[in-house]
Amino acid sequence: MSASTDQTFDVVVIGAGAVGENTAERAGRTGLSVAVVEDALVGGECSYWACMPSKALLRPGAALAAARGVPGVAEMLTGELDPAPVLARRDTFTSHWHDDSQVSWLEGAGITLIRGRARFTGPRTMTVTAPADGDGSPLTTTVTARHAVILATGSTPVVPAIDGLDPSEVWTSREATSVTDVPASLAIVGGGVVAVEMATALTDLGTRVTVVARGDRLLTSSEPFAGEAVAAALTDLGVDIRLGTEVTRATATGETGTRTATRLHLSDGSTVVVEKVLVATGRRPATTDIGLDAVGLDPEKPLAVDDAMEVLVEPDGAGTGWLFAAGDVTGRAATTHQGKYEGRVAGDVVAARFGPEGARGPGPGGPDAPDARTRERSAARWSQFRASADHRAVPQVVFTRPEVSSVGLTEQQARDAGLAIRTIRYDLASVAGASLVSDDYAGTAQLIVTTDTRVIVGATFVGPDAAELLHAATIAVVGEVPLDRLWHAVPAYPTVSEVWLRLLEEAGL
Ligand SMILES: Cc1cc2nc3c(=O)[nH]c(=O)nc-3n(C[C@H](O)[C@H](O)[C@H](O)COP(=O)(O)OP(=O)(O)OC[C@H]3O[C@@H](n4cnc5c(N)ncnc54)[C@H](O)[C@@H]3O)c2cc1C
Ligand SMILES: NC(=O)c1ccc[n+]([C@@H]2O[C@H](COP(=O)([O-])OP(=O)(O)OC[C@H]3O[C@@H](n4cnc5c(N)ncnc54)[C@H](O)[C@@H]3O)[C@@H](O)[C@H]2O)c1
Repeated sequence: MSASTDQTFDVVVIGAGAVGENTAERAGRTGLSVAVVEDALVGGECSYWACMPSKALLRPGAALAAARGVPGVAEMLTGELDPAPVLARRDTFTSHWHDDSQVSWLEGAGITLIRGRARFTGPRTMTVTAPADGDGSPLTTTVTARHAVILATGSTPVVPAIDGLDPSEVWTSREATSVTDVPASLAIVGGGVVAVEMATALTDLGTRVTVVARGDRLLTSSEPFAGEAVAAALTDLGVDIRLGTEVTRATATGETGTRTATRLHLSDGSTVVVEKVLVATGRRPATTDIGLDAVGLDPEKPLAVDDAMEVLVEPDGAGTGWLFAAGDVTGRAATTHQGKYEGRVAGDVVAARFGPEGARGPGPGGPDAPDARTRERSAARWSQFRASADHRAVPQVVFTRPEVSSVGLTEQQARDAGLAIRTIRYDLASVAGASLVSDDYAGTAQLIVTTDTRVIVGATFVGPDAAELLHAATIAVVGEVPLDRLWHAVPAYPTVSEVWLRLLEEAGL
């Protein structure tokens, strides 16, 4: 469904990424009319240039490594990964960069899709500019929200200026995840999540990869042992990792065979010649170029939101009363799952606050429970109307080999927060279930436990399929489950999850 004339809806969501889609669906649950404005593909970054294609590129290498660790199977594996079917499978996960199925989903959910770029002209009102059909001028319409606007505009890559490097020539994660012509060599600038995942994926495809990271380790937001394990594994794969190093300038080297090449000059005096340069130096919330100044907000400053995901107006921090935000644009946590969680909260709050009196709305509660508006008005921390997990219970998985999964605080973050903690670690390879998975299984599990309340405030797992160990830890952190009670959650034998028993024994139980 698309709109071509000026229109008014109860709620307008700007951005139809994973977060905007979820938000819009929840906002409509008390009967409000909802439109979502999208400038590009419905489904956003995650579906086409981030989570899905990157994980599709990483999965074959992980499957191959897993099989290589099992005698009887390993002997059957005589070749290398074939890039063509890997890329073809990736293309199916991105629906060949077509959004028809996601548009159908929006239609099925009763949400109006307006194609074009939104820009505020005042509170609750925006222009939406769509590219012209044929050779006409762009089509601009006015879209107004009766009650609320929810920003879900995502984030954009930060590309630092490097002398001699044309920003239009470098790869960002978009070009890396949608690669068709696999480069012979690639330099990745940055040592964060995109850098390590793409270093793994491109190495699997046959590219010679150099990582140039200015930090003294990779994955600086994670526990040090995680970044060290990933660096060691990448080095074993043949990746050249330069830590504590920056690119000072770049020069073109002309042709190498049929392909152009760039020479990067590094701060340690060395140089590296590569076919492509991937800049993976972080992302910034997409707040510029949407007319925030027209509604009294500074587009250059991070949005301030409360736990109801309502945008606050600095300096006094009062709520706008009509503007909400969720996902990458908030700068709170840049992952799809956490953004969708924020979107569910924002959508539920909007549905409750602006829906008709007496509407039940989404959420638990029997037929006698108060209506959504009453429940939202008295909402406390950990209610469905407050994004409480954003503060100390955010999970993330880095899909490298080994995988890194974590939730909550790192040891350093817990100490900085003034918590009295102890750190408990266990070697995953010593768990019977892990040794069955693979002969060369290696990994580490770590819990951060408070010494007074004896609850888990942080957990990190490093190892094959560490992603699947994470949710148990997330439940323990969110539920603030004391160790003495966790003792009764008995892991099945022989699974990798038996590490939970070992960790609790290490904790003194
Ligand atoms: C390479 C890579 C891999 C990743 N892998 C994972 C992963 O495995 N797991 C995970 O959880 N997270 C992952 N992430 C993070 C994840 O992609 C983001 O957190 C997620 O996409 C954010 O969703 P969003 O809806 O907030 O923003 P987006 O997906 O960016 O969607 C925002 C949408 O808003 C639209 N828009 C913006 N401005 C306007 C406007 N003015 N008018 C109209 N439309 C507009 C954009 O076109 C876009 O479609 C990865 C990120 C990268 C870069
Ligand atoms: N599996 C996942 O959940 C997943 C995967 C990929 C990306 N993401 C999300 O996408 C976002 C972007 O990822 P990212 O890796 O680009 O960011 P990041 O913040 O994880 O890492 C950025 C890296 O770039 C370095 N850096 C920053 N500025 C630099 C500069 N001027 N010169 C050299 N190095 C510089 C930093 O030191 C850091 O190592 C992250 O927030 C991440 O959570 C998530």
